[in-house]
This record gives sequence, C-alpha cells and structure tokens, in this order.
Amino acid sequence: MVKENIRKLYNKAVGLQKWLSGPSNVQPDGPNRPDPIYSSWLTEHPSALTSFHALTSATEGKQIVVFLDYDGTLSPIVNDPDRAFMSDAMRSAVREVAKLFPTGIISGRSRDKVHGFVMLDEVHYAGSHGMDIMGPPSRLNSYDDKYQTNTMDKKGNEITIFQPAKEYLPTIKKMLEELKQRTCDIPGVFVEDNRFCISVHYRHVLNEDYGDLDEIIQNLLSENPFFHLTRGKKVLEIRPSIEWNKGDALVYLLETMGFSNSSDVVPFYIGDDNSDEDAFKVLRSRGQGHGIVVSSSPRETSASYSLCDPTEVLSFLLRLSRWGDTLMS
Ligand SMILES: O=P(O)(O)OC[C@H]1O[C@H](O[C@H]2O[C@H](CO)[C@@H](O)[C@H](O)[C@H]2O)[C@H](O)[C@@H](O)[C@@H]1O
Repeated sequence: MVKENIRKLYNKAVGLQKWLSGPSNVQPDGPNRPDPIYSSWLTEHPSALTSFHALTSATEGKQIVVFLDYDGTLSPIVNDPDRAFMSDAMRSAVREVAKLFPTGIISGRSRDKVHGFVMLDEVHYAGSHGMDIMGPPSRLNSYDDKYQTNTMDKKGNEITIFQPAKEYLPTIKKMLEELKQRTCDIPGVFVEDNRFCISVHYRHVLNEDYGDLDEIIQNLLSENPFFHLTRGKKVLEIRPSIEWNKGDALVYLLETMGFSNSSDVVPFYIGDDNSDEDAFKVLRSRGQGHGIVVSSSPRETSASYSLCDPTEVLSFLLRLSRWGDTLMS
C-alpha cells in the first residue's frame, strides 16, 4: 500500500514535470540546469557508465552475455523507420564486444531488416520481438520441434531457426494487406511489415486523424481475435497472442548458447522501449545479470541501470570491450 502510494506520487511528479516542460520529450538538463526528478531517478537507476566498475567487478569468473535492442539503442530514433541507420562507430563497437562475449540483438523489426542494418555475422539475431530467432545450433527438446529448424547459414555454419508464431504467418500477411488498404487514405501512416508482427507508425499522422486510425486497427483486431496490440514509440504493433516476448527470446538464446542452468552467466540487456521491459523483468525475476534502460527522462522500468541515449550506449560498449580485452591479455 505504502509502496503503491509512493509509486503514484512518483508518477504524478513525473507527469507534472512533463507538463511543465511542454509537449516534447524531457531532456536531461545540462550541468547548468540540474533536473531534480531525473537526478532522483538516477539514484534508483544509476548510469551504467558511472557504475561500470560495480557492474563488471561482480562478473569475475563468470561469463558475460550481451543482449542489445536495435532502435533507440544502437541507432537513434529518427522520423523515417527505413533510415534508422547505425553508425560505423557503433557497428565496430558491437563487433568488438561480440568478439569477446556472446552477443544477441533482439528487435521488434523483422530479423532480415535488423540484420540488414547491423550487418554483422558475429552476433545472433532475434526479430519480430523475439518471434523469429536465428541462434546457435540447438537440440533443445523443451521447445516444440515444429517451431525449431536446424539448418545452415550462408557461410555453411550450423544454425537453428526458432519461430514460435509460425502458423500465424498466412493470417499476418492478410492482415498486413488489409491494413495497408484500409489506412491508405490517412496521410502519414506507415505500415511496416515485421514478418511476425505489424508495426503501424503514426509519427506523421495529424492528431485529428488518429481516431480514424485507431478505429481501423480496433476493427481489424476484432475480426482477428487471436491478435493483440502493444505500443512503442509513436508506433502501434499488432502481434499474435502467443506467450512469447523479448524476455522469452533472451532465455531461449541463453539456453542455446549453453547457459541454461548456469549460475555463472551474467547477461546484460540494453534497450529503450516498452517491449524491452519484458527482458528486464526476466532478468529481475531470475536474479541474474543487469537490465540497462536507455532513457533521457525518468520512466517506470524494471531495469536496474540506465544510459541516456545511443551515444552513451556506444561509450558503454567501447568500455566493455576495452575491459574485456584486458581480461584476455
Ligand atoms: O525493438 P526495437 O529494435 O527497438 O524496434 C522497435 C520498433 O522500432 C522502430 O520504430 C521506432 O524507431 C523508428 C526509427 O527510429 C521511429 O521512426 C519509430 O517512431 C519508432 O517507433 C521500427 O520501425 C519498428 O518496426 C520496431 O518495432
């Protein structure tokens, strides 16, 4: 009860601060304008950069595994989803990290699209919010064989593809076409095919048209009751209602990497959006590793640490690889 009241007060304070600072995102204040609410949030979710020593010293003798979200984490949020490119510096930092620690990228994008942006063969990919995983070769029999295929990648390496929403693909394709057709008269809508889920971007939709878009989506969902809606940054996402999310993908990848029951593994998960909270929750409930939320304003999160933006993510990854290098030498 007391905890609940504190949470309500905290939310009110955050709401009040957002209202005072206008409609745009609250940015962390520079050194000249200390932001008390952000500072107080940082005491709960310390910067992974300033806490780097604490974060890594507890990993001695253990295997670090790195999980990364894509949009808003490895690339900045931009107006055009097709142009959310990753910088060469970020790519090289991820490559260096992946040489030292097993690394997976878990994105809401389709697996092919996120691979196309990242362009690294050193990492494992999970697209469609974890519903399309390309991981190490797996003989895991706790997962249904009908969703798991052992195959070879383009370079002849053994891999496993795990697609727990496989049977919904034909319906998703129909829904995608329906949505494109039904929203074509609403200026600014962008319907993105993420293979096992559909992203409906409304960043460029006028406020007065939003109601029409919402109605179209609600109608489509009532015609397809086995699907539900989740929300991200100016995006509505239609997903099959299976019990599978980024947190499950993290567990699956850990298992296929050979760390299923290991207490000697420390997973780091870095992400910025609502869907990443599923992974933070898994780490918290397993009492394992560290969730690191990318956010420049206070928000409710199950992550323990924070980074302000992708630039800080880059600094963190560079530091991690430098630190990892010293361990190897
Ligand atoms: O799980 P993620 O890798 O973070 O993907 C989540 C969604 O990210 C993309 O949309 C977001 O980023 C766009 C580019 O910066 C931005 O324009 C959009 O407003 C954001 O919502 C992506 O386009 C979606 O498909 C992903 O599901």
